Amino acid sequence: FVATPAGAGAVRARNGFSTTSRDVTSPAAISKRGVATRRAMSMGDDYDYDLIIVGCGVGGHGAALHARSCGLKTAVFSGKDVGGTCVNRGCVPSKALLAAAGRVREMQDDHHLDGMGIKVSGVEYDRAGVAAHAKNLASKVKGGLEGSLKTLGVEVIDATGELAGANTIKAVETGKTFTAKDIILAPGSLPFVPPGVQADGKTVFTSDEALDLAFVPEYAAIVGSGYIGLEFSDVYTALGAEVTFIEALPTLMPTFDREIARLAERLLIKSRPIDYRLGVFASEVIPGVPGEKPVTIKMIDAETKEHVETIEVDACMVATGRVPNTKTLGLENMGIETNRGFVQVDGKMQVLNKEGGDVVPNLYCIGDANGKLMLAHAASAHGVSAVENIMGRENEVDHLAIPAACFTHPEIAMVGLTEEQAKEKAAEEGYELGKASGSFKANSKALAEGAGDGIAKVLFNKETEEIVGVHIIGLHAADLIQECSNAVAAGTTVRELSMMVHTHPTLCEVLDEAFKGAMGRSAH
Ligand SMILES: Cc1cc2nc3c(=O)[nH]c(=O)nc-3n(C[C@H](O)[C@H](O)[C@H](O)COP(=O)(O)OP(=O)(O)OC[C@H]3O[C@@H](n4cnc5c(N)ncnc54)[C@H](O)[C@@H]3O)c2cc1C
Ligand SMILES: NC(=O)c1ccc[n+]([C@@H]2O[C@H](COP(=O)([O-])OP(=O)(O)OC[C@H]3O[C@@H](n4cnc5c(N)ncnc54)[C@H](O)[C@@H]3O)[C@@H](O)[C@H]2O)c1
Repeated sequence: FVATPAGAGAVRARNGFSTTSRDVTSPAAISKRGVATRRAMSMGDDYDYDLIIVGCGVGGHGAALHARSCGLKTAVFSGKDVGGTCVNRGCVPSKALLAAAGRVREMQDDHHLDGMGIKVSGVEYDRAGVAAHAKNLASKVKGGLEGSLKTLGVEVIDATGELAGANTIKAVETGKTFTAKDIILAPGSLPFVPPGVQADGKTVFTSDEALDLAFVPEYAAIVGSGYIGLEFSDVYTALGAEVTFIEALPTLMPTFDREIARLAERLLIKSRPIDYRLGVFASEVIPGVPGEKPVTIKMIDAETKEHVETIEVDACMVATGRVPNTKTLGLENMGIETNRGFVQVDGKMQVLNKEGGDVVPNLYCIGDANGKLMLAHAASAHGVSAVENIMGRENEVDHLAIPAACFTHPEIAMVGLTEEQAKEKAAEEGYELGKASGSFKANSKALAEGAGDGIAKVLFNKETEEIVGVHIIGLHAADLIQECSNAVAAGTTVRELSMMVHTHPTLCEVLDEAFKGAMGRSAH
């Protein structure tokens, strides 16, 4: 982060968000400051709100909560979908399915359990029960979000918002307009369905429908081997399905660090009933009828476009990325041009009228819709950052410090550059790249859990000892990465990390081994 807070009571967090030194979150404090701020801000301005947010996913919700803690009179257009993708159709229900499926996989793994002296016979699951777990969790989390908005005094307008001019949002359903000094657009994204794929939502579907787990196909094709494809292959195979990946690029998991992807292929693909086709597009997908007619998938070579194969499966999940949900935002009413639908923003999340163009005053865009990084916590960080800028405290999100995780069993997590990107950067900038690893198979806690598969790899600049990237595959990698993400954000060097004490026996010691190894020391 580049945080340069200005104003009374503000303290500079080292490379982090600026915070204030007083309690800023109590409703009483908010309401008092709200009145004061509104008075200060409304001199000469006559708006309904200080801030209107369009979209109430994690981005919009995060922005709204931070805005209230800064005393802004805030309204959010929810589109009747509080929680958005993450809570209703994304992170939350998918992690519930992964948790349940992970238990099933573990309890079916006789070899693993035998090693711990445990015998389990006949593990069964109830598909409807697993599906209900995901649905109930999503609705519980959504309720929590709604409660927090109410408690903090955010006005929720249950309508679709459209830009109707500077400082003005129209409720599409009623035509009523609302004004605000600042506006944050947070409309999120939608699944991308490639041309030729006929998604009927039943046998050919995206994650939106897959999360309902209406049935577990015996044989499923998953188009796309990114985050969603990988996580669903983990769920489906644990619940008894066979999977074929169809990936357009020449490698599986093309966006992941190559070494980690190769290990992931061994742990998550080759040891399971999964096969794959690489370098091919699913050019035509025709839905079937469950139990009667199979789904037909035609594949063409990604380069020559020649037909290579046709397969028949019980279901086809389309996980080929997501597109910004910006078509109906009314951007054209303000002459704003997008790049393939992504709203262009500068580092402060301010909307630009076109790629490389001018800032549109008092208009911000956060989360999936700006295309910077399609992750829930990134959307929320964007929201907080935009509000900081609105408050006059200059702030930029450092995307290289934002961690990401894929919640397979075991998990994959990363922060910063892949080894391939890091090598390129080191060559460009003329420094030597350091690399050190820690192993789960040398870790007491991992071995106690019978989970010795995996590594943690730390990439660093040998001269400055700054961390350039960290990649982990192994038990609880998603939790382990946070230490590294904090280190990148705070500028902690690998030498400093190697001197910090890690609890024994914990999985954190896998990283301790890598940090110490980077300094030529042994952790054992
Ligand atoms: C299956 C799946 C699993 C995922 N798992 C993870 C994960 O584990 N970790 C992670 O970090 N990320 C995960 N993601 C990604 C994460 O869900 C998104 O990055 C995140 O939801 C983006 O937040 P957002 O606020 O930008 O948009 P969204 O969550 O999409 O919210 C936007 C909201 O705005 C509403 N809206 C749109 N237009 C308007 C309008 N004109 N007026 C009013 N409302 C409007 C939408 O209906 C929606 O409610 C996952 C995504 C999927 C699909
Ligand atoms: N755990 C998490 O953080 C998590 C989980 C799920 C989703 N997400 C987010 O949601 C977004 C969408 O996830 P996703 O997995 O759909 O996208 P993705 O971009 O991660 O992967 C899409 C994959 O589909 C392939 N592809 C694209 N078009 C194709 C075609 N026509 N035929 C065959 N293959 C094709 C791409 O090469 C790529 O490998 C991601 O940006 C991700 O950040 C995050």
